[in-house]
Amino acid sequence: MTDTYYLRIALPVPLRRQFDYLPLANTAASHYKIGSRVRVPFGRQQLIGFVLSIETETAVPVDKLKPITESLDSDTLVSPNILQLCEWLSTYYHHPLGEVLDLAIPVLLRKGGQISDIAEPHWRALSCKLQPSNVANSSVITGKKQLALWQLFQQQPHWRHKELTQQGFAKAQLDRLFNLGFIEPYQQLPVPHCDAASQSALTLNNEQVSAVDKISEQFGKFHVALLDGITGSGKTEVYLQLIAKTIEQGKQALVLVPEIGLTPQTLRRFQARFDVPVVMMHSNLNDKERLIAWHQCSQNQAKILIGTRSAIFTPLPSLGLIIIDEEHDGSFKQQDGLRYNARDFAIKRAHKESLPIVLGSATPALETLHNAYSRRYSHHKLTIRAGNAKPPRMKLHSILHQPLESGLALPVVDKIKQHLNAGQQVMIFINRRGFAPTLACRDCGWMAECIRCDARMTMHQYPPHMHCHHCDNQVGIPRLCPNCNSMQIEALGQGTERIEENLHQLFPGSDIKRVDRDTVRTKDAFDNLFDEIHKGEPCILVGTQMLAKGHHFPDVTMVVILDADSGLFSADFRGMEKTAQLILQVAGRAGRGDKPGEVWIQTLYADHPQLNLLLDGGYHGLADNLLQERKHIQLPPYSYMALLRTECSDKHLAEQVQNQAREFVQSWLNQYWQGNLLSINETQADTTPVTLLGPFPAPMERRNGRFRQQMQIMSHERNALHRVLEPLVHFLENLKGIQKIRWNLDIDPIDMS
Ligand SMILES: Nc1ncnc2c1ncn2[C@@H]1O[C@H](COP(=O)(O)OP(=O)(O)OP(=O)(O)O)[C@@H](O)[C@H]1O
Ligand SMILES: [Zn+2]
Repeated sequence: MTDTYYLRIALPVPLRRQFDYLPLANTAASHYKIGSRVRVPFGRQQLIGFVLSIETETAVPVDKLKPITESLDSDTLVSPNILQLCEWLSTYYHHPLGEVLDLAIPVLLRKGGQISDIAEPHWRALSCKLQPSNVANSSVITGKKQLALWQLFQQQPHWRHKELTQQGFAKAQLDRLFNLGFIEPYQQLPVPHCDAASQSALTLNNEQVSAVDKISEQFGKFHVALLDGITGSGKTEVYLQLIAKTIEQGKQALVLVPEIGLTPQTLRRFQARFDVPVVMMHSNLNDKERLIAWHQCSQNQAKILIGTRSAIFTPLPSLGLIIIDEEHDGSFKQQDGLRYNARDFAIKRAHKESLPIVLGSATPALETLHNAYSRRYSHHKLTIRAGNAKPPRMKLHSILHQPLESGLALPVVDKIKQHLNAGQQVMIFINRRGFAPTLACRDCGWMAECIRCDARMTMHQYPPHMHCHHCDNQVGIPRLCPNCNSMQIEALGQGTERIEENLHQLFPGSDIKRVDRDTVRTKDAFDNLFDEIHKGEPCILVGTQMLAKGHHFPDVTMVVILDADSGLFSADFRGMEKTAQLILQVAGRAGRGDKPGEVWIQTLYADHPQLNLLLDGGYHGLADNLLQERKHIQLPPYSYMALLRTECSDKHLAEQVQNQAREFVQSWLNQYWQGNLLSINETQADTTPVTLLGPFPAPMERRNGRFRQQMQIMSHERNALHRVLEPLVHFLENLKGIQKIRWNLDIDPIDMS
């Protein structure tokens, strides 16, 4: 084709539009594949973008068009499938497509790297030299080491360079065999590692059988299944057996887990079960490892991918099943940039690729339960614990007017002693790291506050410093009150460090392990600690939610929850839902082995109706109550919400932009809604389709030196909401002076702070 054509390109810039470029001189249009990368001049920079289409017309005056600088891929990099899903994300989250596509590929490719960059040096024996007659010729090889090396090649003609050096062979020895013409070097992309399966499937109980059977009937078509199983009910075993069926059909499976749910134990459990390559993708991988995993999935070499949030973008050409473990977990929602929810996106992907998706949880999100109740999702319940384990006994323990010893009620201390004496493990949960959440002056009432946030500084002792957990600001611990020079300054309240210190005094000689972000900084530290706990020696574990999620510690028989109250009166409408989920997840760590477990929840509000409902009626009892409440006040899942956030060091500006946004939405609604253009349902034509709440200061108004404002935009019709948001985003993007502030639009927000 010699006719003029243009390349329409998505660029990773915060502008919600595409850009037209000229191709390189003398290249045919067929040279450019949709979804391939090109490097282009953009202002004074060079950016990498994605070819979206080849156009014969452009709205840009031709003399203004620039040619691309280079074409980076000779073939499609982002498959049509993933490209369309990214387009959906871009529309649904009102986020620039170029930035979405950028997220969809590994960092190294984003920076312009090539798959071939991950090729590794290998050596192979030349076949003529392997002929039996020539093997005898190996007398030209001198030296023991040299001979040993050649013998390796006789056993197996291909070797990774790294494997050979790990076995103690030097580059010089390889070079010598090369010079003799026995071997030659070559580059090859790494193939995934795979051992033979060492564990067989467990015999399922009736509930598990029913879930596996019913869900596998849905293979090959779009279907959402909620696997609603209490903690320790064997949800993972159900996943494993569904995956086994998927693999039998020659398909791939994708398992998404929460940020801290991907432990080596999980990986080992999967690897031990299957004969096929299992790869992992999580934030601890370096860029190269990520690209390797991505490549192996895209080539259908890896059959099972276990990953955190962003693994949902991975190309899997024969994907047959998606599993979202702990689907209620907040870490599936990205909290900056493209604020997508990987669970919701996964459902979209399953729909597009016509395959079943399983959402598993002991405490499903209210949105998910609502969808199951209204039969959009199938609902599979596991109501008993697998194996011999029984659900733990749970008890609310009032600490109102009760003496506490180092933050623990006296009967709790006695109970802990009993469990330790019986050789068992005890877990104490407090969702606050550091020594104490407040440092205060007894004489004048001064409290240590962050200079950049509306928040108190947390006191830490290891090492000693004051730390703002919101902006990371750190300062020394004052010796005197900065306000009145009094020496009577005191740490108030408890964090994990202080509890740990107190426990040493209360239980001298006991093994006490603290588990929080300060003690477990590296993945290795985490792994070592888990191996320690799994030895089963009696100990007390004190920790934050790092301890809570999904772990299987069979020797923990008692769990104590210290600060359940902090979530009871949250300003966030999801506060109670999140509190209940956390309590049950933590409680679920007790009694998972053969010995029964008990859970003590210390509270000042032992007659709090919803806490009691949770204990008496279980998660579903409470969830039904919360759903009724949400229905009554028309909050999600009974309405759809977007949150417009603005922040600026100038308080007035953050507020002003919100007011302009509000005015814009109102006048837009007046103009279009009353003209009935938005009407989805005639009978609703005179009710406002979209309501605005705010702008208000955010619950923490000042954070990291910026004032924060927010406005809730809600509707009963998802479409109506999005039809308003689209012009709103356009309006904001073009608003004069908008560069002076930061703003974002959060669709289906889950963090309202
Ligand atoms: N059918 C079964 N028979 C015997 N043991 C089983 C069976 N299913 C699962 N188990 C065992 O029960 C324990 C708990 O199972 P699993 O970890 O799968 O539970 P879970 O529902 O995923 O728990 P959680 O939500 O608390 O993480 C594991 O040790 C597992 O091997
Ligand atoms: Zn701060």
